[in-house]
Amino acid sequence: MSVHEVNHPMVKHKIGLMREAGISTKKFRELTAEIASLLSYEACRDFPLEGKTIEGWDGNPVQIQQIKGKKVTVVPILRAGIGMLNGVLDMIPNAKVSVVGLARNEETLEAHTYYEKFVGRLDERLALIIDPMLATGGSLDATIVMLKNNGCRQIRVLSLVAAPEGLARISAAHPEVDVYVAAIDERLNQSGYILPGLGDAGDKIFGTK
Ligand SMILES: O=P(O)(O)OC[C@H]1O[C@H](OP(=O)(O)OP(=O)(O)O)[C@H](O)[C@@H]1O
Ligand SMILES: O=c1cc[nH]c(=O)[nH]1
Ligand SMILES: [Mg+2]
Repeated sequence: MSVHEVNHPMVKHKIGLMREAGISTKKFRELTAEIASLLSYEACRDFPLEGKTIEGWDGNPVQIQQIKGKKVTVVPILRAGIGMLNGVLDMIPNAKVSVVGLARNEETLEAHTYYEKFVGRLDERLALIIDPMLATGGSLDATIVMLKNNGCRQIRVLSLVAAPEGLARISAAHPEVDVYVAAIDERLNQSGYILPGLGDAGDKIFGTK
């Protein structure tokens, strides 16, 4: 696995704003979507281009470049991944969306799957899994396994904040998966929350606390 910590100043600035205690639901949501756009921009950096001739504004032919038939499915992990979805679709408007529902058991920290709906032809698509938080890595591990079991061979992950513990787990289990993050934080606390982290991203995006 390679981990790409995106060190662009805009990403660092925005993730810093998200750490503020008492941030509003509106602001947290906006920043989640904005960073998701910037992470997807990075994650698509190697997409192949092809040349095409079109008619330009003055009636003359002009050579342009366009992305060469890359099929993408974006895979939000419910709930919190939904907060990143519009930001990613702003960058990749033609992407199909597959959805997985997972909830972490607060005591065991194990991920429980309650929903999955994948688009067709996963073997031909690049999957971009989106979830703001990569903590123990249990939710992400389960999602990657589901995608692989459904034929997907190319998987990338976009997360706002990752813990070293979760990155190590994914690296060991899925060495071919690339992870793009806005920040790699220090560690997990005893309850499995990332420090310094963002707190409970799902609750902050949905306003449930
Ligand atoms: O790496 P892990 O230890 O699995 O933890 C990370 C997961 O926990 C959070 O979701 P949560 O289960 O709280 O669900 P929610 O999005 O519905 O709030 C988060 O959005 C990740 O999916
Ligand atoms: O820090 C964490 C860990 C898991 N889920 C969250 O929302 N935040
Ligand atoms: Mg949550």
